Amino acid sequence: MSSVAVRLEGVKVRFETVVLAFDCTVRAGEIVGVAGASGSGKSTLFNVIAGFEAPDRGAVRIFGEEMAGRPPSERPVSVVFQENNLFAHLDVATNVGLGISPSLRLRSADLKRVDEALERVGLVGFGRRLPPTLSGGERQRVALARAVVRHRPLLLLDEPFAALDPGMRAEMRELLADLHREEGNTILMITHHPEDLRQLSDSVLFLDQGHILVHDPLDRFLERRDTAAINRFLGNA
Ligand SMILES: Nc1ncnc2c1ncn2[C@@H]1O[C@H](COP(=O)(O)OP(=O)(O)OP(=O)(O)O)[C@@H](O)[C@H]1O
Repeated sequence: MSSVAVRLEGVKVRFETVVLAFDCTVRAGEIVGVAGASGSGKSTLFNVIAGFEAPDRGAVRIFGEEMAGRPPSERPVSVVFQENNLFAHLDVATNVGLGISPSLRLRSADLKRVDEALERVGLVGFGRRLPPTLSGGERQRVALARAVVRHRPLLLLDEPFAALDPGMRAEMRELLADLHREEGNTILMITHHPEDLRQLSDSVLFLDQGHILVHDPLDRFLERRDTAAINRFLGNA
């Protein structure tokens, strides 16, 4: 497999009032924190990689393959959104099963994979529960299980811990680190919390006003004092 997970070259996305421009290279196997002020372009970056947004220009390559014209379901990508998008009327096991087959045609081997995924996120015995009966942290674990069960090599996490209290955030970070160790996948994770970066990420993509301002190894990023937007994010005086 290519040692580069994601390469964006000359990518431009034009909305009515703004143009966003992305160039970056993400190495396979890294956890990359994606940060930047509200409206800086983080979700659009994810939408371009996952295939929900077609760029007006430029090339999106994932593991060396050009993605133009490929729908989201045919990309080697799983996405976990901030609102975990679980179906409230379907039980936990069924929600996870949707990660394998959107039409829920699940064979017995698939049901075993669902059970294994629930076990890996610490939700043994939760299969028959409905999402509204779960805590916020448990619901995010279900969303993570639904992504994990797909075994796609690129995982995009859009503020996966946003609704969680600090204790839960720490627990979820540990879970994510364990899953990453087991899967050896590449993870891009949007976060507004410097602590998430410190604890998890190998490098940081920092966006500002629709473009990638820096892509630094974690240590270099944390030492930066040269940019107002990054100082604000890191809480530097
Ligand atoms: N469908 C759209 N139509 C028009 N403008 C859009 C659309 N999607 C995003 N934008 C604009 O593109 C810019 C980047 O938005 P984006 O949602 O990617 O930012 P973000 O960094 O994810 O923000 P947040 O942290 O608030 O989620 C914003 O100015 C936004 O208004």
